[in-house]
Amino acid sequence: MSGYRVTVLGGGAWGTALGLTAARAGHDVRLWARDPEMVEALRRGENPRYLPGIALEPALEATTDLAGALDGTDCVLIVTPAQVLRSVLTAAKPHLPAGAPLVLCAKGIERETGTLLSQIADEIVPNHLVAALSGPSFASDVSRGLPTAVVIAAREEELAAGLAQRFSTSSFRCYSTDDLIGVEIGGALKNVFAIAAGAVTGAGLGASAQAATVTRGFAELRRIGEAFGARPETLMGLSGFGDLMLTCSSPQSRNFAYGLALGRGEPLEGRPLAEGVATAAIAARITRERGIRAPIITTVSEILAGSITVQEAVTALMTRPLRHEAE
Ligand SMILES: NC(=O)C1=CN([C@@H]2O[C@H](COP(=O)(O)OP(=O)(O)OC[C@H]3O[C@@H](n4cnc5c(N)ncnc54)[C@H](OP(=O)(O)O)[C@@H]3O)[C@@H](O)[C@H]2O)C=CC1
Ligand SMILES: O=C(CO)COP(=O)(O)O
Repeated sequence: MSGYRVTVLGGGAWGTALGLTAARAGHDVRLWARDPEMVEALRRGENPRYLPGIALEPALEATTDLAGALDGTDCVLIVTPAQVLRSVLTAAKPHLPAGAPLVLCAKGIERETGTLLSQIADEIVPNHLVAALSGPSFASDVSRGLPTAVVIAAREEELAAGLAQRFSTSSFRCYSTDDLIGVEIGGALKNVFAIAAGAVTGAGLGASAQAATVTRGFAELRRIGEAFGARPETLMGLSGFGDLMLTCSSPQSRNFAYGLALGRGEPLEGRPLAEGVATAAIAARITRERGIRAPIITTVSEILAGSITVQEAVTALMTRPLRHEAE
Protein backbone atom coordinates (compact mmCIF):
# COMPACT_ATOMS: atom_id res chain seq x y z
CA MET A 1 0.00 0.00 0.00
CA SER A 2 2.99 2.38 0.28
CA GLY A 3 4.83 3.99 -2.61
CA TYR A 4 1.81 5.90 -3.90
CA ARG A 5 2.68 9.32 -5.36
CA VAL A 6 0.55 11.86 -3.51
CA THR A 7 0.24 15.58 -4.25
CA VAL A 8 -1.07 17.94 -1.58
CA LEU A 9 -2.36 21.33 -2.75
CA GLY A 10 -2.19 23.84 0.11
CA GLY A 11 0.48 24.56 2.69
CA GLY A 12 -1.76 25.60 5.57
CA ALA A 13 -2.33 23.74 8.83
CA TRP A 14 -4.40 20.94 7.35
CA GLY A 15 -2.43 20.49 4.12
CA THR A 16 0.76 20.19 6.15
CA ALA A 17 -0.79 17.71 8.59
CA LEU A 18 -2.22 15.56 5.80
CA GLY A 19 1.04 15.70 3.84
CA LEU A 20 2.87 14.48 6.93
CA THR A 21 0.34 11.72 7.49
CA ALA A 22 0.66 10.53 3.89
CA ALA A 23 4.47 10.56 4.20
CA ARG A 24 4.23 8.60 7.47
CA ALA A 25 2.03 6.09 5.63
CA GLY A 26 4.99 5.51 3.31
CA HIS A 27 3.86 7.52 0.31
CA ASP A 28 5.95 9.77 -1.88
CA VAL A 29 4.49 13.20 -1.07
CA ARG A 30 4.87 16.52 -2.88
CA LEU A 31 3.20 19.57 -1.38
CA TRP A 32 2.36 22.66 -3.41
CA ALA A 33 2.03 26.04 -1.71
CA ARG A 34 1.88 29.42 -3.41
CA ASP A 35 4.23 31.19 -1.02
CA PRO A 36 8.00 30.63 -1.50
CA GLU A 37 8.70 31.46 2.16
CA MET A 38 6.24 28.78 3.25
CA VAL A 39 7.84 26.28 0.89
CA GLU A 40 11.29 27.01 2.37
CA ALA A 41 9.93 26.58 5.90
CA LEU A 42 8.24 23.27 5.07
CA ARG A 43 11.47 21.95 3.56
CA ARG A 44 13.18 22.82 6.86
CA GLY A 45 10.52 20.85 8.74
CA GLU A 46 8.42 23.68 10.11
CA ASN A 47 5.29 25.68 9.37
CA PRO A 48 5.62 28.69 11.64
CA ARG A 49 2.57 30.50 10.23
CA TYR A 50 0.00 27.75 10.65
CA LEU A 51 1.52 25.13 12.98
CA PRO A 52 3.89 27.12 15.16
CA GLY A 53 6.13 25.14 17.48
CA ILE A 54 5.44 21.79 15.85
CA ALA A 55 8.45 19.96 14.41
CA LEU A 56 7.37 18.37 11.14
CA GLU A 57 8.74 14.87 10.92
CA PRO A 58 9.52 13.98 8.19
CA ALA A 59 10.15 17.33 6.49
CA LEU A 60 8.01 17.69 3.38
CA GLU A 61 9.09 17.98 -0.23
CA ALA A 62 7.43 21.31 -1.01
CA THR A 63 7.32 23.43 -4.14
CA THR A 64 5.68 26.52 -5.64
CA ASP A 65 5.64 24.78 -9.03
CA LEU A 66 2.07 23.52 -9.52
CA ALA A 67 2.80 21.60 -12.72
CA GLY A 68 5.83 19.92 -11.15
CA ALA A 69 3.88 19.00 -8.02
CA LEU A 70 1.20 17.28 -10.12
CA ASP A 71 3.46 15.61 -12.66
CA GLY A 72 2.90 11.85 -12.61
CA THR A 73 0.91 11.90 -9.38
CA ASP A 74 -1.41 9.03 -8.39
CA CYS A 75 -3.70 11.05 -6.11
CA VAL A 76 -4.33 14.72 -5.28
CA LEU A 77 -5.39 16.00 -1.86
CA ILE A 78 -6.89 19.47 -2.24
CA VAL A 79 -6.47 21.25 1.07
CA THR A 80 -6.98 24.94 0.31
CA PRO A 81 -10.00 26.79 1.78
CA ALA A 82 -13.42 25.95 0.34
CA GLN A 83 -13.94 29.38 -1.22
CA VAL A 84 -10.84 29.06 -3.43
CA LEU A 85 -11.42 25.47 -4.59
CA ARG A 86 -12.79 26.67 -7.95
CA SER A 87 -9.71 28.78 -8.74
CA VAL A 88 -7.18 26.24 -7.42
CA LEU A 89 -8.80 23.41 -9.37
CA THR A 90 -9.00 25.52 -12.53
CA ALA A 91 -5.26 26.24 -12.25
CA ALA A 92 -4.47 22.58 -11.56
CA LYS A 93 -6.68 21.15 -14.33
CA PRO A 94 -4.17 21.29 -17.22
CA HIS A 95 -1.59 19.42 -15.11
CA LEU A 96 -3.77 16.68 -13.61
CA PRO A 97 -2.76 13.21 -14.79
CA ALA A 98 -5.76 11.32 -16.19
CA GLY A 99 -7.07 8.86 -13.65
CA ALA A 100 -5.70 10.58 -10.54
CA PRO A 101 -8.53 10.79 -8.00
CA LEU A 102 -9.11 14.09 -6.21
CA VAL A 103 -9.61 14.05 -2.45
CA LEU A 104 -11.39 17.22 -1.28
CA CYS A 105 -10.29 18.06 2.24
CA ALA A 106 -11.85 21.51 2.79
CA LYS A 107 -15.11 21.93 4.69
CA GLY A 108 -17.55 24.43 3.23
CA ILE A 109 -20.10 25.41 0.60
CA GLU A 110 -19.30 27.87 -2.18
CA ARG A 111 -20.54 31.23 -0.98
CA GLU A 112 -21.72 32.67 -4.31
CA THR A 113 -23.42 29.60 -5.74
CA GLY A 114 -24.36 27.26 -2.88
CA THR A 115 -22.46 24.52 -4.66
CA LEU A 116 -21.00 21.60 -2.70
CA LEU A 117 -17.27 21.08 -3.26
CA SER A 118 -17.71 17.74 -5.06
CA GLN A 119 -20.12 19.46 -7.46
CA ILE A 120 -17.50 22.12 -8.20
CA ALA A 121 -15.02 19.34 -8.99
CA ASP A 122 -17.61 17.60 -11.19
CA GLU A 123 -18.09 20.87 -13.13
CA ILE A 124 -14.40 21.64 -13.64
CA VAL A 125 -12.87 18.16 -14.03
CA PRO A 126 -15.78 15.85 -14.89
CA ASN A 127 -13.48 12.99 -15.86
CA HIS A 128 -11.81 12.69 -12.46
CA LEU A 129 -13.02 10.56 -9.59
CA VAL A 130 -13.78 12.61 -6.50
CA ALA A 131 -13.62 11.80 -2.80
CA ALA A 132 -13.97 13.87 0.38
CA LEU A 133 -12.01 13.50 3.62
CA SER A 134 -13.70 14.81 6.76
CA GLY A 135 -14.22 14.15 10.46
CA PRO A 136 -13.01 15.36 13.86
CA SER A 137 -9.34 16.12 13.33
CA PHE A 138 -7.34 19.14 14.44
CA ALA A 139 -4.28 19.68 12.26
CA SER A 140 -2.10 20.21 15.32
CA ASP A 141 -3.15 16.82 16.76
CA VAL A 142 -2.67 15.03 13.46
CA SER A 143 0.72 16.58 12.77
CA ARG A 144 1.87 15.49 16.26
CA GLY A 145 0.77 11.96 15.42
CA LEU A 146 -1.99 11.90 18.06
CA PRO A 147 -4.75 9.33 17.48
CA THR A 148 -7.41 10.55 15.05
CA ALA A 149 -10.26 9.01 13.08
CA VAL A 150 -11.65 10.47 9.85
CA VAL A 151 -13.93 9.30 7.08
CA ILE A 152 -13.21 9.21 3.35
CA ALA A 153 -16.28 9.31 1.13
CA ALA A 154 -16.71 8.69 -2.57
CA ARG A 155 -19.71 7.72 -4.69
CA GLU A 156 -17.71 4.64 -5.64
CA GLU A 157 -17.43 2.49 -2.53
CA GLU A 158 -14.25 0.81 -3.78
CA LEU A 159 -12.48 4.13 -4.30
CA ALA A 160 -13.36 5.29 -0.78
CA ALA A 161 -12.26 2.00 0.77
CA GLY A 162 -9.01 1.96 -1.24
CA LEU A 163 -8.11 5.51 -0.24
CA ALA A 164 -8.98 4.81 3.39
CA GLN A 165 -6.65 1.84 3.37
CA ARG A 166 -3.81 3.79 1.74
CA PHE A 167 -3.99 6.77 4.09
CA SER A 168 -4.53 4.93 7.37
CA THR A 169 -1.63 4.71 9.79
CA SER A 170 -1.39 3.40 13.35
CA SER A 171 -2.53 6.83 14.62
CA PHE A 172 -4.69 8.04 11.69
CA ARG A 173 -7.63 5.73 11.19
CA CYS A 174 -9.66 6.28 8.00
CA TYR A 175 -13.16 4.88 7.70
CA SER A 176 -14.94 4.87 4.34
CA THR A 177 -18.43 5.39 2.98
CA ASP A 178 -20.19 5.95 -0.34
CA ASP A 179 -22.34 8.75 1.14
CA LEU A 180 -20.36 11.62 -0.34
CA ILE A 181 -23.10 14.21 0.13
CA GLY A 182 -23.65 13.24 3.76
CA VAL A 183 -19.96 13.61 4.57
CA GLU A 184 -19.70 16.94 2.76
CA ILE A 185 -22.78 18.42 4.42
CA GLY A 186 -21.69 17.32 7.88
CA GLY A 187 -18.23 18.85 7.45
CA ALA A 188 -19.51 22.13 5.99
CA LEU A 189 -22.33 22.82 8.44
CA LYS A 190 -20.63 21.83 11.68
CA ASN A 191 -18.49 24.95 11.23
CA VAL A 192 -21.60 27.16 11.43
CA PHE A 193 -22.85 25.33 14.53
CA ALA A 194 -19.39 25.72 16.09
CA ILE A 195 -19.68 29.50 15.66
CA ALA A 196 -23.11 29.36 17.34
CA ALA A 197 -21.78 27.25 20.25
CA GLY A 198 -18.82 29.59 20.66
CA ALA A 199 -21.06 32.66 20.63
CA VAL A 200 -23.35 31.22 23.31
CA THR A 201 -20.33 30.31 25.44
CA GLY A 202 -18.60 33.64 24.85
CA ALA A 203 -21.76 35.51 25.84
CA GLY A 204 -21.54 33.77 29.22
CA LEU A 205 -24.78 31.83 28.85
CA GLY A 206 -23.41 28.69 30.46
CA ALA A 207 -22.63 25.08 29.67
CA SER A 208 -26.31 24.09 29.56
CA ALA A 209 -27.05 26.61 26.80
CA GLN A 210 -23.95 25.43 24.95
CA ALA A 211 -25.14 21.80 25.09
CA ALA A 212 -28.63 22.86 23.96
CA THR A 213 -27.14 24.73 21.00
CA VAL A 214 -25.04 21.78 19.90
CA THR A 215 -27.89 19.29 20.28
CA ARG A 216 -30.41 21.43 18.43
CA GLY A 217 -27.71 22.12 15.85
CA PHE A 218 -27.41 18.38 15.33
CA ALA A 219 -31.20 18.14 14.85
CA GLU A 220 -30.92 20.93 12.26
CA LEU A 221 -28.03 19.16 10.53
CA ARG A 222 -30.11 15.99 10.25
CA ARG A 223 -33.08 17.89 8.78
CA ILE A 224 -30.87 19.53 6.18
CA GLY A 225 -29.03 16.30 5.47
CA GLU A 226 -32.30 14.47 4.90
CA ALA A 227 -33.39 17.12 2.39
CA PHE A 228 -30.13 16.65 0.48
CA GLY A 229 -30.40 12.85 0.48
CA ALA A 230 -27.68 12.24 3.10
CA ARG A 231 -28.02 9.07 5.13
CA PRO A 232 -28.86 9.66 8.82
CA GLU A 233 -26.12 7.25 9.95
CA THR A 234 -23.53 9.34 8.09
CA LEU A 235 -24.54 12.42 10.07
CA MET A 236 -24.36 10.39 13.26
CA GLY A 237 -20.80 9.46 12.36
CA LEU A 238 -17.42 11.14 12.27
CA SER A 239 -18.27 13.89 9.79
CA GLY A 240 -21.47 14.94 11.59
CA PHE A 241 -21.83 14.15 15.28
CA GLY A 242 -18.09 13.49 15.69
CA ASP A 243 -16.96 16.79 14.24
CA LEU A 244 -19.73 18.70 16.05
CA MET A 245 -18.47 17.26 19.34
CA LEU A 246 -14.94 18.42 18.61
CA THR A 247 -15.51 21.84 17.10
CA CYS A 248 -18.41 22.93 19.28
CA SER A 249 -16.46 22.47 22.49
CA SER A 250 -12.82 23.33 21.96
CA PRO A 251 -11.29 26.80 21.61
CA GLN A 252 -8.68 25.03 19.48
CA SER A 253 -11.38 25.17 16.78
CA ARG A 254 -11.05 28.39 14.81
CA ASN A 255 -14.81 28.43 14.23
CA PHE A 256 -15.61 27.97 17.93
CA ALA A 257 -12.97 30.60 18.77
CA TYR A 258 -14.55 32.97 16.24
CA GLY A 259 -17.91 32.44 17.96
CA LEU A 260 -16.32 33.02 21.39
CA ALA A 261 -14.98 36.36 20.14
CA LEU A 262 -18.40 37.27 18.74
CA GLY A 263 -20.09 36.41 22.04
CA ARG A 264 -17.56 38.39 24.05
CA GLY A 265 -17.78 41.37 21.72
CA GLU A 266 -14.08 41.11 20.83
CA PRO A 267 -12.63 42.37 17.52
CA LEU A 268 -12.96 39.92 14.64
CA GLU A 269 -10.49 41.37 12.15
CA GLY A 270 -7.37 39.38 11.42
CA ARG A 271 -8.61 36.15 12.96
CA PRO A 272 -7.54 32.81 11.43
CA LEU A 273 -9.66 31.15 8.76
CA ALA A 274 -13.12 30.18 10.08
CA GLU A 275 -14.90 28.44 7.21
CA GLY A 276 -18.31 28.76 8.91
CA VAL A 277 -18.28 32.51 8.30
CA ALA A 278 -18.40 31.99 4.52
CA THR A 279 -20.83 29.07 4.76
CA ALA A 280 -23.42 30.59 7.14
CA ALA A 281 -25.13 33.03 4.77
CA ILE A 282 -25.37 30.65 1.84
CA ALA A 283 -26.57 27.81 4.10
CA ALA A 284 -29.23 30.14 5.50
CA ARG A 285 -30.33 31.06 1.96
CA ILE A 286 -30.46 27.43 0.82
CA THR A 287 -32.52 26.32 3.82
CA ARG A 288 -34.89 29.28 3.42
CA GLU A 289 -35.39 28.60 -0.30
CA ARG A 290 -35.95 24.89 0.28
CA GLY A 291 -38.28 25.42 3.23
CA ILE A 292 -36.00 23.60 5.70
CA ARG A 293 -36.30 24.90 9.27
CA ALA A 294 -32.81 26.02 10.34
CA PRO A 295 -33.09 28.60 13.15
CA ILE A 296 -29.49 28.30 14.35
CA ILE A 297 -27.92 28.67 10.92
CA THR A 298 -30.25 31.57 10.13
CA THR A 299 -29.39 33.26 13.41
CA VAL A 300 -25.64 32.86 12.90
CA SER A 301 -25.93 34.40 9.45
CA GLU A 302 -27.91 37.34 10.88
CA ILE A 303 -25.32 37.90 13.61
CA LEU A 304 -22.49 37.80 11.07
CA ALA A 305 -24.39 40.24 8.83
CA GLY A 306 -24.67 42.58 11.81
CA SER A 307 -28.46 42.69 11.67
CA ILE A 308 -28.85 41.24 15.17
CA THR A 309 -26.62 41.07 18.26
CA VAL A 310 -25.71 37.81 20.00
CA GLN A 311 -27.82 38.82 22.99
CA GLU A 312 -30.84 39.65 20.79
CA ALA A 313 -30.33 36.40 18.91
CA VAL A 314 -30.35 34.31 22.06
CA THR A 315 -33.45 36.06 23.37
CA ALA A 316 -35.19 35.56 20.03
CA LEU A 317 -34.23 31.88 19.88
CA MET A 318 -35.34 31.15 23.43
CA THR A 319 -38.60 33.08 23.31
CA ARG A 320 -39.80 32.36 19.79
CA PRO A 321 -43.09 30.48 19.79
CA LEU A 322 -42.24 26.87 20.43
CA ARG A 323 -43.19 24.40 17.75
CA HIS A 324 -43.99 21.26 19.60
CA GLU A 325 -41.86 18.68 17.98
CA ALA A 326 -40.34 15.35 18.75
CA GLU A 327 -36.68 15.70 19.51
N1 LIG B 1 -6.88 23.10 10.43
C1 LIG B 1 -7.58 22.01 10.73
O1 LIG B 1 -7.46 21.48 11.84
C2 LIG B 1 -8.50 21.43 9.72
C3 LIG B 1 -8.89 22.12 8.59
N2 LIG B 1 -9.79 21.55 7.72
C4 LIG B 1 -10.22 22.26 6.52
O2 LIG B 1 -9.14 22.39 5.62
C5 LIG B 1 -9.29 23.57 4.83
C6 LIG B 1 -8.00 24.35 4.88
O3 LIG B 1 -7.80 24.70 6.23
P1 LIG B 1 -6.39 25.00 6.86
O4 LIG B 1 -5.29 24.32 6.17
O5 LIG B 1 -6.53 24.75 8.31
O6 LIG B 1 -6.30 26.57 6.60
P2 LIG B 1 -5.07 27.53 6.84
O7 LIG B 1 -5.63 28.89 7.02
O8 LIG B 1 -4.17 26.97 7.87
O9 LIG B 1 -4.27 27.48 5.45
C7 LIG B 1 -4.87 27.80 4.23
C8 LIG B 1 -3.87 27.51 3.13
O10 LIG B 1 -4.49 27.72 1.87
C9 LIG B 1 -3.67 28.61 1.12
N3 LIG B 1 -4.48 29.41 0.22
C10 LIG B 1 -5.44 30.30 0.54
N4 LIG B 1 -5.95 30.83 -0.58
C11 LIG B 1 -5.28 30.27 -1.61
C12 LIG B 1 -5.35 30.42 -3.01
N5 LIG B 1 -6.21 31.25 -3.60
N6 LIG B 1 -4.51 29.69 -3.77
C13 LIG B 1 -3.63 28.86 -3.21
N7 LIG B 1 -3.50 28.66 -1.88
C14 LIG B 1 -4.35 29.37 -1.10
C15 LIG B 1 -2.94 29.47 2.15
O11 LIG B 1 -1.80 30.02 1.56
P3 LIG B 1 -1.16 31.41 2.09
O12 LIG B 1 -0.52 31.08 3.43
O13 LIG B 1 -0.17 31.74 1.03
O14 LIG B 1 -2.29 32.38 2.22
C16 LIG B 1 -2.63 28.39 3.18
O15 LIG B 1 -1.52 27.64 2.78
C17 LIG B 1 -10.49 24.32 5.43
O16 LIG B 1 -11.62 24.07 4.65
C18 LIG B 1 -10.68 23.70 6.80
O17 LIG B 1 -12.03 23.71 7.21
C19 LIG B 1 -10.28 20.31 7.93
C20 LIG B 1 -9.92 19.58 9.03
C21 LIG B 1 -8.99 20.08 10.00
O1 LIG C 1 -12.50 20.86 11.04
C1 LIG C 1 -11.79 20.90 12.01
C2 LIG C 1 -11.64 19.79 12.96
O2 LIG C 1 -12.32 18.66 12.53
C3 LIG C 1 -11.05 22.14 12.31
O3 LIG C 1 -11.94 23.01 12.86
P1 LIG C 1 -11.73 24.58 12.73
O4 LIG C 1 -11.64 24.87 11.24
O5 LIG C 1 -12.90 25.18 13.39
O6 LIG C 1 -10.43 24.89 13.42
